[in-house]
Amino acid sequence: MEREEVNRREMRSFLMPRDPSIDRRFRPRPNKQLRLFDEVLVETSDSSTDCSDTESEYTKTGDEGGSIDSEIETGPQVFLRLRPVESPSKLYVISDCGNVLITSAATNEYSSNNVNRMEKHYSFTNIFDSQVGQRDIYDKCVGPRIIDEECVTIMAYGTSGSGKTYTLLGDSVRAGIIPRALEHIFTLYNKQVYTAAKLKLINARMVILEDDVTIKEMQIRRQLLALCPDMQAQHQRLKQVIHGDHEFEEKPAEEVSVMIWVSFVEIYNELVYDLLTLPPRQQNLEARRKNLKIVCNKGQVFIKGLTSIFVRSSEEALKLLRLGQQRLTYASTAVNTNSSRSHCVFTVDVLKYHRTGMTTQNTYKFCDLAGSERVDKTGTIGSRLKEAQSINTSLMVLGRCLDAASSIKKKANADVIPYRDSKLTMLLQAALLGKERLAMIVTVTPLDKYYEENLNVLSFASIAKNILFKQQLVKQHNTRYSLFAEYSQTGESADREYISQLEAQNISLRAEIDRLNYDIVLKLQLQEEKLRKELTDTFQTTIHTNLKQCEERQEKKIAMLNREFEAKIASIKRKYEEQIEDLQDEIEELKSPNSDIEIIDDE
Ligand SMILES: Nc1ncnc2c1ncn2[C@@H]1O[C@H](COP(=O)(O)OP(=O)(O)OP(=O)(O)O)[C@@H](O)[C@H]1O
Repeated sequence: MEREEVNRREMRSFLMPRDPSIDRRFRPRPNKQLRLFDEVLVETSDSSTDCSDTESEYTKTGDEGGSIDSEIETGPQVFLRLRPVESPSKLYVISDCGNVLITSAATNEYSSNNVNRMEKHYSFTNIFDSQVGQRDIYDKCVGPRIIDEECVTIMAYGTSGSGKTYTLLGDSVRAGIIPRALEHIFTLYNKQVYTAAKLKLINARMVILEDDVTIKEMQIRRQLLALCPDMQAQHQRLKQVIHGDHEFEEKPAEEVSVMIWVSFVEIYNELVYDLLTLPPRQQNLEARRKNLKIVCNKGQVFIKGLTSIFVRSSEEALKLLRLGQQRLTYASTAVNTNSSRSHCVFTVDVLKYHRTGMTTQNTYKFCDLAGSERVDKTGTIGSRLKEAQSINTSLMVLGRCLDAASSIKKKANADVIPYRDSKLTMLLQAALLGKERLAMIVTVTPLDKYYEENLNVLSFASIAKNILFKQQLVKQHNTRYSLFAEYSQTGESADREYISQLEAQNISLRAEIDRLNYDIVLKLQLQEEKLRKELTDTFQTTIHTNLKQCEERQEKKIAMLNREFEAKIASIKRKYEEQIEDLQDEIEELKSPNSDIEIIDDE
């Protein structure tokens, strides 16, 4: 019976159209390894005829954890989420088996070419219809990765306004997958979370930090957290909702210390920006966004100079996420009033120090891709147009990378994955090369008017679904750090003692700084007083001297005026005395007899 079923499946149906986005030459063929095939048939039974004819249809769908084939298991998981809309279109139908989306547009109205009018079948790991809530999305897409402690890159991909940001972040009540993952991680490692930043990834290398660097890291963290919006009440509410939805389990206290770091970057117009930088110290200086470089060194990818912040609770991580979000580039487009105009990647690094001296690392990357969009529909002009073009270009490169990865196993001289062609693909290359798990959540708004755009998105997703990767890799560093080991081996009490030592040291350093500050202020005050006194004395002496000189000059002037006056009086006096004398002489003359007779002798 089973053999018959196999034969039926091997004869490929020509009634079922293939995805046109897949090159005929590299189109996936049914897997000849019947053992795998048999196993899947047991699972999928009759409904298998409904599903897509791509190779991925033979993988185990739905629940994780099956042990079919390690290669197939490490292929990307591609989930489809349909956004709730008032009147869903009839052009999109979910198959009976639940993981195939069937699209068809019989009329010209919604599709510009014949190929798009054909019925198409797109297969997914899972399809979430509009009724499925955030809890189930998390449980299917992310939860298992965190429980299994695997590195994973989770990408939200879809048209503008289809719910990518909603899926990743959620809102104040319906938490998205990032807040849930943070809560899950901190619950899982509750007993192992280490409270001091002793281990850090620097340029993709695990480094043990010196005490002074640890103190500096703790200061940066404090300063940045002080800038974050207060979220205590909101976080408590979210936490309640999340713990109500899931039963996260704690890992037993092992001989391991866990340090968690977060970073947040934005790729805007092909430039990489750090979203968790400290503002400049001088308040009047405007924070300038620095474009960071992505470096690839011996197969390790990292962003040079990216701020990574040590977090001790999910609330702190969430606060930093919100802070970064406030710095993201949003704009209003015709499709979404609050549309992300950039790709952003929020990374959570879980660094573990095992008492044996070995360190391991789990990285969870949450990637919110900017909406793929048709320039004419989103009303894009000017800078919006440039953004849209850059978004579309990077998404196209991502598509090319996925395509190359999907064909790489099938071609003898396999394509080189062109991940260097865009910043986004460079950053996500670990997932694109199969070194880390890749999960893609494709969001679609099931409306007639988005039919063609949705077909593009679905074709893109189907390429991703066809990738097969080598065995998954969890990064492990085998370096033994004797200092840390020695210190760690003494257990929790030693940790606490060390932390209190650091805190005491910190307090005494702060007291010393305060004392020095006080001394300086006091010295300055004394100097100022002395200077003031000196200045006052100098001014007083000068004023006094000036006054004296002035008085002397005045006195001299008065004396001179007096002398002039006296001389003048004396001359006037002399003049009048002379006049008086003359007059007296005249009077004397007049008084003498015959004085007025003048004898004139004619003879
Ligand atoms: N599954 C859903 N349930 C409820 N509301 C949703 C859902 N998906 C999206 N929305 C709502 O739709 C709106 C647009 O969603 P969102 O901002 O997440 O889109 P996007 O895909 O990130 O868009 P863009 O690429 O333009 O940034 C938001 O108001 C969001 O709350």
